[in-house]
Amino acid sequence: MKPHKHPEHTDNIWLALEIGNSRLHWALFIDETLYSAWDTDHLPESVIQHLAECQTLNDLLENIFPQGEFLTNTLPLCPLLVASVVPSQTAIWQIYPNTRVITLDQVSLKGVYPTLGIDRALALWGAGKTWGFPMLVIDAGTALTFTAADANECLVGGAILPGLGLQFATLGQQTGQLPLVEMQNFPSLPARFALNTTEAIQSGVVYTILAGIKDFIEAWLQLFADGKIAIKGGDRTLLLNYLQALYPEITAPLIVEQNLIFWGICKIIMGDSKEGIK
Ligand SMILES: Nc1ncnc2c1ncn2[C@@H]1O[C@H](COP(=O)(O)OP(=O)(O)OP(=O)(O)O)[C@@H](O)[C@H]1O
Ligand SMILES: CC(C)(CO)[C@@H](O)C(=O)NCCC(=O)O
Ligand SMILES: [K+]
Repeated sequence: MKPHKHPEHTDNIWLALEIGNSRLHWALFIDETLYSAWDTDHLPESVIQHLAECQTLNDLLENIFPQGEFLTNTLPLCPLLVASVVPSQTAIWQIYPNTRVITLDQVSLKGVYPTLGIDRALALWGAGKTWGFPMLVIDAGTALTFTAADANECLVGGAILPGLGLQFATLGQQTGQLPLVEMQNFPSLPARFALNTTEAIQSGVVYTILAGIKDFIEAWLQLFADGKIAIKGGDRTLLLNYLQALYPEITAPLIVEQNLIFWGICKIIMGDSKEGIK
């Protein structure tokens, strides 16, 4: 999705950028309404350097998305709210004059540790503030993470492991004779006991990730019988389809929402001051 429609009320327009390890995730908001969300590759530094010279939002979007469709009415430069887990990228984006970087101290989640990823904190905050706490967020991104908070909005903790794509890539890259298994949309679950190398890799990665997700969900519900669970990330649909086939009972209550981080940012900047972003 790209920002192609024409917002009428442009006073409180703002852009959110989540800098992930694999790609960039964008959202265009008007006040608290998410107008459009889309993903792009990471941008070359030369493109980002141009952003300092942009005079309008239209200029900005044309620089960022050379192939995109654009807003037709001319809009002023708006704030860019950045949440990043890639420090080298965070620095580059500050060249845009209206950048505000969201840091962990701005998330009211209690009990956090200093190196907790801002994406994990924001996704948990966005999910909990939208659907309620206790909340467990599963992020099926570059890394697969579990991040949870109790009814007092206090971090319970979580876990980090290589995501689906990273597991395939590591096996392909760090071994002498394993092929790189591409992340395709496997139409159905792989054979459990495989009789060729590619299927053996697919089986190993997929079934252990699914078993791991199931185990974390069960442990979470043991801890908080009323705990809620939300799932996001680039591999969410694939994993959900497999989970649905393998463990339908644990899949049913899952809240599927890709934009949790944007909701987290929105709650923070709208919640802090009644005046919103300005
Ligand atoms: N179009 C796509 N481009 C890149 N990765 C994709 C795409 N569609 C699905 N994926 C999958 O998404 C995963 C990465 O997820 P995501 O894009 O959420 O990660 P990310 O950019 O690191 O963001 P985050 O840091 O929030 O996890 C990869 O394992 C990949 O298989
Ligand atoms: C785990 C990732 C890579 C997930 O994007 C990110 O949240 C991160 O870099 N976290 C820092 C370590 C931590 O959250 O404990
Ligand atoms: K690193």
